[in-house]
Amino acid sequence: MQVYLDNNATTMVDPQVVEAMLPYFSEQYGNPNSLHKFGTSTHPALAKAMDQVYTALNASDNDDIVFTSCATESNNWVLQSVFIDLVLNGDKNHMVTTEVEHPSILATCRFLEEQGVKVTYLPVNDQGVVEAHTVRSFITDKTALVSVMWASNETGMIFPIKEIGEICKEKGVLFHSDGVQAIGKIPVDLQSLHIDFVSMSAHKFHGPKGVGALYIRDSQKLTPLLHGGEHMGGRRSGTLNVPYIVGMGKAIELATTNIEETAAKIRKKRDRLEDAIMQISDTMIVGDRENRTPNTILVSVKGVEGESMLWDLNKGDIGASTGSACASEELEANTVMLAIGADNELAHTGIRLSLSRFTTDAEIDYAISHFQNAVKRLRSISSSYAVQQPTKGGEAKDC
Ligand SMILES: Cc1ncc(COP(=O)(O)O)c(CN[C@@H](CS)C(=O)O)c1O
Repeated sequence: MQVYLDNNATTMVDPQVVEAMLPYFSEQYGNPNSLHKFGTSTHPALAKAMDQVYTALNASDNDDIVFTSCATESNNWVLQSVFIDLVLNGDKNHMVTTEVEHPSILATCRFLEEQGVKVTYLPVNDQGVVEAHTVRSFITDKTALVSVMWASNETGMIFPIKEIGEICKEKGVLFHSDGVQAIGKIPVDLQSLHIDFVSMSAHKFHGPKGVGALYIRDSQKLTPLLHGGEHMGGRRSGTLNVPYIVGMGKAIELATTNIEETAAKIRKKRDRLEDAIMQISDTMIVGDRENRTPNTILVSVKGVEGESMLWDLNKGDIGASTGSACASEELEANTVMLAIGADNELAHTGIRLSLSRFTTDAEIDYAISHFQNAVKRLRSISSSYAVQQPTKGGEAKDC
């Protein structure tokens, strides 16, 4: 049995999404900017995809949705262009973000610091989330942007976006959220809160890799990151990737239709896996379930290196990760676990398990059994985990 539990890294493209995309590879393959029928015949599909994204996010007609190549591009666009608009060509010089953002935010912030921007990296609490009052205390009259992720890719923990939006509105500061791990997993209603920019990525909700979008409230000014061609109303140049945009529209429609019902089904499977893991001694789950995306578990297994566990799971045809895939090559400690105060040893034991709507009960049963046995195997050879001494009854406790 093969069990894929790394859906926060990327998801399988829903077969219905593949079916929707196919005609735009070799039948209706024209360039949408071409004036002939080969090009204009793609327009209805593009309009439908745009409508599907607006509807899924409850965006207003006054807002803009701009398709990009991925969320990394969307994140770079917001941070670099706010720098151009409000720092280089304005009187601001400060940005606020958190210590646990995705590398596409953190690396861009470090780039902007090299250009002279002051960046505040807010700490997170023991649940791995930043508290809204902390954001308030670091905003000054020089703050150009607040950027806080909607949900953590590592823990699934959901950040107080509504409260932070109200603070940014009160302070007159632009607010961006990296919505990648929220959109398609939990309800997102953009008209119910104050937020200026939201990044998203199709391959997190069963769409294709290589297409994302940026939501821009009230057509807010934002200097383009990519120039030349005036596509997307001059917001982002580059020939539109018609099949992928069609795929993103279909994927977000599928992911957000009856989202509460879907989330409840995923959560039930996730909680069953999590309950079984918590029966194992010396395990720790990061973040309370009630404020977490329904599909994610970040678990620390004392005495078991994360990479060793991944290797053992992989031998059993189970795909998981120690944290974000983009950091998977490094044998670094899990940054979020370090941020919540775990010591370095514990932070090397993190395992991220992330389910999807395609995860079955049989797969969860298999994963539970393999995970329990893997811990026994790995702890028995662990130099840092003393073998449990036999209890009075003579039987060693389950590890
Ligand atoms: C919160 C967040 N923000 C941005 C990205 C990047 O999305 P792209 O469309 O691939 O550029 C990701 C992708 N996180 C994957 C790969 S690093 C993970 O394993 O956690 C993300 O989780």
